Amino acid sequence: MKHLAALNKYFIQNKWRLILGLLFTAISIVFSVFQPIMVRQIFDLLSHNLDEYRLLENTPLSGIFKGSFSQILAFYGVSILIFALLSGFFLFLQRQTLIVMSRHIEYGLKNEIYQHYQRLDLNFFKMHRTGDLMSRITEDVSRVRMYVGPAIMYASRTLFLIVIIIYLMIDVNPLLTLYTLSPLPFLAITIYYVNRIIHKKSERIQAQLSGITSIAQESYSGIRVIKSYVQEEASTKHFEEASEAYKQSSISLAKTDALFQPAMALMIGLSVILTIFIGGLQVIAGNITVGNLAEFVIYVNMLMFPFFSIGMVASMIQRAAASQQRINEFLQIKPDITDTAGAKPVAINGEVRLDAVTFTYPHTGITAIKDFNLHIKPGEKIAVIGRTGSGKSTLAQLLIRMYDPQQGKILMGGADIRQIPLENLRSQISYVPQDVFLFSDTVANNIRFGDPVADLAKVQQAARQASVEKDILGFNEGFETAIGERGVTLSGGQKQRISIARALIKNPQLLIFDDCLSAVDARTEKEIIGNLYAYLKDKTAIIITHRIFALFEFDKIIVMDEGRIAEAGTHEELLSLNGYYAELYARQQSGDEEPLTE
Ligand SMILES: Nc1ncnc2c1ncn2[C@@H]1O[C@H](COP(=O)(O)OP(=O)(O)OP(=O)(O)O)[C@@H](O)[C@H]1O
Repeated sequence: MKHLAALNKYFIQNKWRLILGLLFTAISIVFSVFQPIMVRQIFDLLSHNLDEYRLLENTPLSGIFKGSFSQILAFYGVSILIFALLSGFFLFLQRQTLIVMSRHIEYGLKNEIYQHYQRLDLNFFKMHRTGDLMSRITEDVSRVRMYVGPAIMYASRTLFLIVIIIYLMIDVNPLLTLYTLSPLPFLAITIYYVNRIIHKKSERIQAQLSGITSIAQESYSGIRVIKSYVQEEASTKHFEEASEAYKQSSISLAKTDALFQPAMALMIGLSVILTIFIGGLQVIAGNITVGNLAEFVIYVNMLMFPFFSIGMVASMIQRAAASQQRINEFLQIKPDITDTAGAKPVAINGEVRLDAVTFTYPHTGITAIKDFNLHIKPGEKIAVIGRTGSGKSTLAQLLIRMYDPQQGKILMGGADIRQIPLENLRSQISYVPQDVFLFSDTVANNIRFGDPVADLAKVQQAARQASVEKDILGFNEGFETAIGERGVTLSGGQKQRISIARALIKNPQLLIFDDCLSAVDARTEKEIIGNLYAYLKDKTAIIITHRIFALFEFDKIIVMDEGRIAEAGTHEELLSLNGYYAELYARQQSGDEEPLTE
């Protein structure tokens, strides 16, 4: 329950809805209890006056008696109807306030979680599965909503009804009240347990359903592999097995559901029988009137749903508390990479300095960068090469402060990057990642991601500089072509170049390209580099690559090995060293690039 306290701030934000909702609930209930009271009065009126009526039968007075009786009955009928309408109206207002409040809280909570996800470090995303992140923002929030809306609505209704009705019942006859109410707690407990069973079964069905969906999804995506390996039958069998398990669970849930309603009816029936039996005896004994008995029967029926909802509300709250606990777990994680106190914006001029930087990935303990020193002057073009796993991408990640080094420091424009506000730092660096990601949007908007206010001319220019304009113009709708999820309609090289265009449109002083030309052919590569050369003229560029760009005049080439600089210098200097670089160059010249991807 303590986990749900995190939601109190939302209740405070929505206090007027909550207060009004509770008020409407109370008013609606007050109107609803007039019905049994009036029924009692009708019954008593009839039973008291029926003997007199029989005496007057066949006399001229009988007509007058009948007429006034009918008028009284009509009056009660209309009154009951009016009270029912009033009660219904306030019930409507109750839902309009409490359920609307729950939707506002759901909206607020979803946004809070989403914003928090946005602030968290890469590490967090590496350590948690996407499915888990998704389910906390969707399913868990839905369960929490059941607490802040329906559970509060039912609980308040139940509380008001039980208090008012039990008060009225005790006022008539305490003993009969005790007998009548005795089966109801069992009803509440039964509902609680049955609800839990139903919930567990539904959860299993839900999990099986998502299993079936992913089997189907995977087989559609991998249909070529399935067909070429003639595995259609095995794939169908796999699906059938999952479907069969789902069917069995669904049938089992249907059985429990089917038992639920009759069991409820039985409990209600028992209470009514008990009321009539004990109440009948009380009427004979002269302790209560026939009207009281009729009133009691209605009270018992009115109490059924509240008692039924006690069990329901209890399990709703239990589930919401478990979900909120899961949500709180994430909300309480603090990002490690944040703005430090006193951080001041700095104009990044392209100068980068790494001073004895050592970095170890926290959750794997792999030291990817070791005692690393480097000085890049404004406007320099640096190539970083090295074997897979030598730490090249990690170096790029450190520069944009996705991680902070454990030792040493990184300076830009003379300031330690930990002393620069994150937004200020990242907005002045363009980073093209190794694994391209394009959003499900148009080509133009994907490029515009680097500069949201850029006009079409600017977008076209960036595309031209990234040598992808011709490809884009070849699409049916040009720059307005929609890209599917993860850019499925584009080739790997096209995606890479759109991603480069996105970086260029930002027009920063410092650009980092992380092996982002791997999917283009040699001719396109040549063209891109030619275009980039002009674009990068006064800018600082760090190009991480597997290949040596003979065309590009790098100011410095850094060869990395196990997180350290193994060799550094210009193309000529490195060749004369006759080390790793020279060997790599020789291999590339002969067309054999294998050693690089060992
Ligand atoms: N997110 C991460 N968490 C933990 N360890 C990582 C992570 N990313 C990389 N590593 C490890 O750090 C080391 C350096 O990896 P990095 O990706 O920087 O190499 P790289 O030179 O860029 O390789 P490639 O050329 O294949 O991209 C490797 O041993 C790798 O396993």
